Formats: sequence, structure tokens, C-alpha cells
Amino acid sequence: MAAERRNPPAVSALASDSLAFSLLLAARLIAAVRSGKSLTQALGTLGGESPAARAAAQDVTYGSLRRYGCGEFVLGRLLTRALPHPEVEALLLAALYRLHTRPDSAYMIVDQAVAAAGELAGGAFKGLVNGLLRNYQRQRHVLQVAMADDDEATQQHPRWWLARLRRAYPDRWPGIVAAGNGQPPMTLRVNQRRIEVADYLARLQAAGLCARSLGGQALVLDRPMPVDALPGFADGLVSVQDAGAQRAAELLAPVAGQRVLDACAAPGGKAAHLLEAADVDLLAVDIDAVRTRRVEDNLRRLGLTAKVTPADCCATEQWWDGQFFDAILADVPCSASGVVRRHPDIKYLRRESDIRGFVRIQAEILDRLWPLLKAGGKLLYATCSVFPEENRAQIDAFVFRQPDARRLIEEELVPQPEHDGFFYALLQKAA
Ligand SMILES: C[S@@+](CC[C@H](N)C(=O)[O-])C[C@H]1O[C@@H](n2cnc3c(N)ncnc32)[C@H](O)[C@@H]1O
Repeated sequence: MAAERRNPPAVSALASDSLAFSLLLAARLIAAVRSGKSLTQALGTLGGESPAARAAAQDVTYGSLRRYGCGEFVLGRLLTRALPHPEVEALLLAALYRLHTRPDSAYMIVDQAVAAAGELAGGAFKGLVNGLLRNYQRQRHVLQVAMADDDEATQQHPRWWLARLRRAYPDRWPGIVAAGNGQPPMTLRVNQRRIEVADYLARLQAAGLCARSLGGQALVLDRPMPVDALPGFADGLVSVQDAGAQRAAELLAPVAGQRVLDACAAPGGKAAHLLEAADVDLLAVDIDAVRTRRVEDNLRRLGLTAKVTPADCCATEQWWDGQFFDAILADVPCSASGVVRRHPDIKYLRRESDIRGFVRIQAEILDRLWPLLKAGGKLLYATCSVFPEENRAQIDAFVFRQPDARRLIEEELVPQPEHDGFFYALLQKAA
């Protein structure tokens, strides 16, 4: 695969610690997402900006994307014609987001947005950016009243997504939407092979960092920080993993000596947790060869070993040695609708028609893996989706197709401030 093109370090008249520079970088990232690129891909194309400049740009980008619908609503009202320059439109979205979060600095924000516009399209849209943002300031209250009737702008999710949530969760959908629009917490998984949770908590406190236990191996920090600032991170004392994701190893509850398959393993968070929990013989498979290297890196840092194979888990004839597994984790590809606060780009990228495709591949993965499980063995099906088609309905259909499958536990974790959204179904094969 061709390497992703990286931009050279931004050549710009703007100071790299200025808001204008952050808005300019954010505009490039937002425009890339609006054109169909994932945020991960877009971030990979940034050049040699300083970590501080990247962090500031990411802050504006994530915030703007989380406010899905709001900026578009304002542009729809204030632009008399579509702009021929996607990065200028994205710059307006970034500036509108900043105006929303820092209304007291409006004058400076407009000024900086105009400076950023000077770096795009030869500066041809400086006047338009200035005029539109000032117009927004004047009409702000009227626009907010008008916005109250627009579902996408008030709930900050695509219309089709909201309709599905309302159908599936008639009472709980507002909480799910609110969690999806919020900032995710930074949660750690303490490596139980290396240190006790209470001892790691003490190490954090000694380093002046605040955290609290969420049960099991999970500790939530009171504010996110770079992993390098975490005591013992490089030595494998902890990993970053959402508390909901940590339920996988707890539910599968591996036992020493078992042969375990993690069929969709990359980047390896759940595989590592399984290995920290018990001395199992783990085979980690993932279709994405680049991502499987991240599994290897993660296991190396944590001092864990597994066999890691890049392969399509459905093509079992290519990688299965014919020995049955005691336990299988199928953490299948899905809409990722339960982790939208961490990946707000999916509000832009996902289409309703994608769900059918995910359901099909999930069913195929289940059908292909089930024969590899020994009688009496357990398979844990996992998604980070909140859509029932990928969750309970998928498992209902599977146990209907497989009379030797028994549902032991089903857990629906809807997204909450403390954890992302996950669905788990623990299935057992008849002995
Ligand atoms: C939800 S992620 C897995 C996260 C991982 N279990 C963890 O905890 O770090 C789903 C993964 O499935 C992989 N995948 C998708 N289709 C696959 C297939 N047919 N065979 C194997 N892996 C697949 C994707 O590459 C992706 O890494």
C-alpha cells in the first residue's frame, strides 16, 4: 500500500502558537473528514508541527466535529452561495466552534480566523470570513432560536442516527446522545501482572495526578494527559483502555492453560487484557496487517506474548491449525456508534446503509468462528455499537441458526460519562 502523503511542515506566515495557526490546521483536518477521510488518516497527513500546535489544532477539530449540525446550520443560514473552497468552509466551522466556546474572546477569534483565511486560496476569502463571522455575532441569538427546531443542530448527530436511537431507546436516547457529544474520559487498565491497582493509584498520587477506581483494573484520570506523563507507562504498568472495553476480559474470564483466539485483535487492547488476566496460549488475528503490528508493539511494551497473524478470520483454512479453542473473542467490526465521542468523524463518515454491511460481516464472522470452538467452550461477541441490529438482533439470529449455542450473559453498556457504549454476548457451545 502506498504510504499516506504527509504535508511538509506548514509553511505559513502565522506564528505556530497562534490561534490562527490552530484554526488553519483544524480547517485542513475538518475539510479532509468532510470529504470522506477518517480523522486518523487526516491526522497522519499533518507535517512537522510542534506537539503543542498539533494538540491545539486537534482540540478545535474534535470540538468542531462533535458539534455536528450546529456549524452547518449557521453556514446554511448565512452563506448566500456554496463556497468553492472546502477548506475555507471548514475554517468557518472551526471559527464558529471557537466563538461558541469562547464568546468573551469574539473579537480576537474573528481576527485570527481572518488571518488564517489569508493562508487559503490566496486570501481571496478574507472579506467573506470576516463578514460572515461578524454577521454571526450580530445574529447569534436569532440563530440560536431558529436552531432549536433543527434536530441535527440541537442533538449534534445525523438525522438517521437519531431516528434509530429513538426507536431503540425511547427513554434513554437523550442520555446516549449527550454522552456521544461529550468529552471522553481517559481511563487506564492497570497491568495486574506488574502492579496492584491500589499501588498504581498511589504512584499516580505521588506524581501529583488524580484518579479514581472504576472497579476491576480500571482507573479514570481526572483529566486526560499524554501517556508519557503516566508513571511506568513505558515499562508496561498501565495501558489506556475505556472501562467498557475492559468488560471483555472480565466476561470471557480466561483460565491458565486455555487456548484462546482473539479473531479481530488489533490494536490489541483486549488481547493484552486477556494475557494479563491468565497464562493463556493466545492467537491474535486481524485482517489489517498495519494494525497487527500495533498488537505486537503493545504486547512487547506490556511484556506479554502471543502469536499474532495478519489474516481474514473468516478464511479459517488460511490460518487455523485444526486445534479447537477453549475460548474465542469476536470483537467484530461495527458502526462504532458507541464510541462516537472518541471518533466524532464517524458522524460525517457513516451512512445508514453501512449498518446492513456490518450486520452481514458480523454474521459471517460468527458462523465461521463457531466451528473452531470446542464443545463446552465460550465465545464472547463484542461490538462498540448502540444499534440493536448489530447487537441483540444479531445474537438472536445466531442462536436461532446454531442450536448448539446457548446465551450465558448479555450486557448492553449504553454510553455514559464514565464509559463508552459496548454490547457483549457470552455464548457457550453445548458439551
Ligand atoms: C473493534 S476493532 C478490534 C479492537 C481490538 N479487539 C482491541 O480491543 O484492541 C475490529 C477489528 O476487526 C478487524 N477486522 C475486520 N474484519 C476482519 C476480518 N474479516 N478478520 C479479522 N479481522 C477483521 C479490523 O481490522 C479491526 O482491527
